[in-house]
Amino acid sequence: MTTSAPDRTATPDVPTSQDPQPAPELVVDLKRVDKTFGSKPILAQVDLQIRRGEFVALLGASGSGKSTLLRILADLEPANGGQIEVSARRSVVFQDARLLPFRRVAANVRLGLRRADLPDDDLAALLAEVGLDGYQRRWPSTLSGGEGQRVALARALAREPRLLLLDEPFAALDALTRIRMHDLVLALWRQHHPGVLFITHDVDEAILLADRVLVLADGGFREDVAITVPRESRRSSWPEGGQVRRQLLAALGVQDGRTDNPDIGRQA
Ligand SMILES: Nc1ncnc2c1ncn2[C@@H]1O[C@H](COP(=O)(O)OP(=O)(O)OP(=O)(O)O)[C@@H](O)[C@H]1O
Repeated sequence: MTTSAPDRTATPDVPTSQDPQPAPELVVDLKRVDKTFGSKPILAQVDLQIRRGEFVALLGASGSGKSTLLRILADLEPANGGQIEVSARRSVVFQDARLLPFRRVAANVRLGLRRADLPDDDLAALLAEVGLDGYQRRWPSTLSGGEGQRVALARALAREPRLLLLDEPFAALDALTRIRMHDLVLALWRQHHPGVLFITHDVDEAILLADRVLVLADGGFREDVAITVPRESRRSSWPEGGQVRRQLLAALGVQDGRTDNPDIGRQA
């Protein structure tokens, strides 16, 4: 008697990797959102959807409203109009780690949580995951800038967010530390799979990290570029890479590497 491999086509109720998967849930759904400060319009009729597991980078000149948009998503700032649906499970990391100086690392990671929500073993595993194995009892004043941002990432992830909001989290770090943090944020994203909105001034950082890059200008998205090239191919030049970069720089108002705005178009 001969045996043969099971014929998958004969069992259509068994899911295969070829079956279409339902789209992941929306963690951000903005429709026609307006924001003004006094009489100054910042956001005008903004629509934005982010799905769980999607990594979206947001570029824009200084003052274009990136942080304002993030603060609306974080419920730190009210909008003036429009429809806002955002996952309640969300965390924010800012440019500075914003750690409480009189609390040790463990307490900073647990901030706002009960101890039972993050038992000691899970806390230790999370710190190891961000590269801070054994840092539980360290004081914030003894941490380097990069270590402080690692604690901030651990604190954000301790809430098991479906949406992770990152407001220029690496802007204050030196170039080498930033490269390490890029690898870390991608590893954490792959492991925990939240939707991410990552604000940066740096076109190359956006291209390196994101599935989609948005450019905010004049109150709306001037560009929305999907980047489908695998991330491991993006560090060196790839066929359409130069074109994507030029397209984003043009949307930022930079032509031929020249700009009036010193904050944009920096190399990673
Ligand atoms: N609370 C506030 N009251 C008045 N104006 C504000 C307030 N917050 C922000 N603004 C203004 O809104 C505009 C957008 O600010 P926002 O911080 O969102 O810009 P940004 O794109 O994040 O800039 P940057 O890249 O420099 O951080 C700026 O002109 C800023 O001065």
